[in-house]
Amino acid sequence: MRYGAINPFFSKASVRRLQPVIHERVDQLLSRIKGFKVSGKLLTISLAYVALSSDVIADYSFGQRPQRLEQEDFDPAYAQAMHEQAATMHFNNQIYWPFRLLSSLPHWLALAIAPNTSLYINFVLDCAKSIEAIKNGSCDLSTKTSHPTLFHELLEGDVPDSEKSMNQPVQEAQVVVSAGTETTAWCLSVITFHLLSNPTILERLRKELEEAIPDLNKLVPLPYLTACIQEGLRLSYGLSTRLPRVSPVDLMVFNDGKKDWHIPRGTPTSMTSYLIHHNEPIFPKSHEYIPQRWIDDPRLDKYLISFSKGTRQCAGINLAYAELYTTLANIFRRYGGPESTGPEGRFELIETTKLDVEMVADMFLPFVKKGSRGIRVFVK
Ligand code: HEM
Repeated sequence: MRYGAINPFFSKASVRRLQPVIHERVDQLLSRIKGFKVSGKLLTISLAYVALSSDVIADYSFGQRPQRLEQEDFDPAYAQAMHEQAATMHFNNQIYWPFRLLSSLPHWLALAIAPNTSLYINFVLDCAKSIEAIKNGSCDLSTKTSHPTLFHELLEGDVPDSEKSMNQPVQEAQVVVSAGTETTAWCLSVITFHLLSNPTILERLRKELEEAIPDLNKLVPLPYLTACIQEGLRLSYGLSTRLPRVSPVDLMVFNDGKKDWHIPRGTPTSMTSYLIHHNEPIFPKSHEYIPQRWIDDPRLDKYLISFSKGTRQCAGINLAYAELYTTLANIFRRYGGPESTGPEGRFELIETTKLDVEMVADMFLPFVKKGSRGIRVFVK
């Protein structure tokens, strides 16, 4: 992943410029939620969040409008593809060639060999098509979007020709689109579940939002909204896998409070967010959703590693925060929970329990119990 090339696109200034893309999608989500209220049908809000984040990233990346938010069922196959991809990651991280071979075979043959990865293969092929469309000019961005797109810039912008070869952009598209989808959507789902399960927390947040909105510029410094998001990031982990770092030149010295550990150069070292986020001395009652801890102790910030840290931290962190703030503020400004009704109604969790948000397996992304049907609500 060429961080140098993609970082400017995800800087705070770029994200601010592209904020209308997020607002447009969040408005779409709100209108879908209204539709569920009218129809009285069950809303799997976790799927709606995947549709939201994938529509945002497709627009950012290719200027495309896949409109998953518009689809009646929010395109569950796409969410499934993201899971299939995650489930291959432990293997693919070590040996990638079998998957590359699979995705180069005719679709029917790949399906016959590895039926469990069919949706993932479709996803990779779609990324290749989107890149090809930009390359051969059949994706005329000027008619589709009013803003620059990431892959238009990478392919047509000021990047050396050697960096524009077909394979790299396809892989990058795959990484950016999947990195930008499930992580954000999962964090929104975890926060929604906990807010609807903790009426006192929800009401405090709603009060803060009521006083702040309609001035959306006030969103970012809102302390309780920020605390709710930090606590949601902590319990959704980002990537649950170990993220290795290697110091190529210098010996690393780590002090655990008792002694110095000397880690020779070239040694991969890794840690998972799960272990840090459930370190009880740092986060007491670590399995509970307690936003207040972030207000009581701002030094906790340094232990929040959902986006990882340092020069290789998540490239899309600013976009992720923009989506989290905008979505949660807009939804919970309008809708209440079990003990209150907002101006547009309230959500009621249906057949959804803590087991639907608790990680039971590290499959690169945090996986919950098998058979979970997501976070489901009635809109009343
Ligand atoms: C709550 C939302 C998100 C979380 C928690 C998250 C977390 C992470 C983490 C932990 C990494 C790995 C960093 C490392 O190797 O140390 C990562 C990488 C990355 N993220 Fe995010 N991310 C989120 C949203 C996004 C969004 C919206 C985008 C938008 C495009 C994005 C794009 C990327 C990219 C491009 C990488 C680099 C992948 C690579 O190096 O192969 N992320 N993210």
